[in-house]
Amino acid sequence: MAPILLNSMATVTDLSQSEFIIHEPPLVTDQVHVMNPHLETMKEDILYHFNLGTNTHNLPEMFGDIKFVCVGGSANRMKSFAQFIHQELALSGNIDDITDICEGTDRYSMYKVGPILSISHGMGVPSISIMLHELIKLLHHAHCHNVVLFRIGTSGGVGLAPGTVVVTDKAVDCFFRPQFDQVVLGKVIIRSTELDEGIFKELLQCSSELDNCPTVIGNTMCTHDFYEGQGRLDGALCSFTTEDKMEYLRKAYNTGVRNIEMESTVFAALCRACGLKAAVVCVTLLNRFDGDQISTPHDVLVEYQQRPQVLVAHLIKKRLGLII
Ligand SMILES: O=P(O)(O)O[C@@H]1C[C@H](O)[C@@H](CO)O1
Ligand SMILES: O=c1cc[nH]c(=O)[nH]1
Repeated sequence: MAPILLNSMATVTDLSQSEFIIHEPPLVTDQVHVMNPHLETMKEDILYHFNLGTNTHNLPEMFGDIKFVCVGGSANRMKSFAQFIHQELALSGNIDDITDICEGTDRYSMYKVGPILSISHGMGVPSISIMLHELIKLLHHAHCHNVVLFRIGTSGGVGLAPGTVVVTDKAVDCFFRPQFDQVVLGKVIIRSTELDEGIFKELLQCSSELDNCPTVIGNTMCTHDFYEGQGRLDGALCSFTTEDKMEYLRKAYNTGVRNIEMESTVFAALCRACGLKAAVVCVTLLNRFDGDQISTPHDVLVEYQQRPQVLVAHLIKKRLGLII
């Protein structure tokens, strides 16, 4: 069967027409596009994994001023980022008073600092995907506009010195395709993972204004596993040789891949499909051509993890007019 195009006007019944559906996003506007007609018919929307809801919380009052959302795997990192950005923006109040908005659940942590939301997403595509569905609905219910999302994460480098920050040009799957395949009702919806060129160029400019923040633009490969899926030789299972691994990494490098992580494709695809501008900024913890184990001392890893935070904070401060 031929693929069909699914755009913002399509209804779910269109899925019966094809095995493969290529998703066409709405034009990027200042609005958050939730492309789900069922939402309008619901009396209440419970954002279960955030422990928030439209009838229990005044979402426009709580979140209506949000302009930047920063997400990353670890709850501690996202709390540290909230405290860091609070200091960077020189806001009043004590950083110890920044509390977890999602404290009623331990699925995700969420902190709000001025117009910035900092949220953890756990590891891997399913975890970040659930968080993003609820986040995008939250932004919609709160009537937010002109919001930019950043993933600030860690990754394995491909041919880069450890500690290099990679700002993603295209998020690619393990076949090096710039797409995210979502299975819906037993059929595959293919969504583009292209990111906003303006933001990644702005991030590169910001990096040139910072010390100790080596940054490159490159493709980021998203896998569904840290071990076999990323061609590691040190998992509990391994069915390939060192040469097989090196050949795959060389192939990845030659297609433009500079780092490997586990969330970028669905992050890019969902943001794009909902008309949201987004960027992926991940530091490399090791060079995968040199090994698989992450043996760098803890204090060095902590400093590496701060680099994407410093870079994104710099862009936010510039956009808020706090630095020229
Ligand atoms: O945001 P983080 O640092 O969690 O991203 C990467 C990808 C996986 O979630 C995890 C694997 O260690 O790190
Ligand atoms: O090698 C790495 C390091 C961090 N995160 C990954 O997904 N892979």
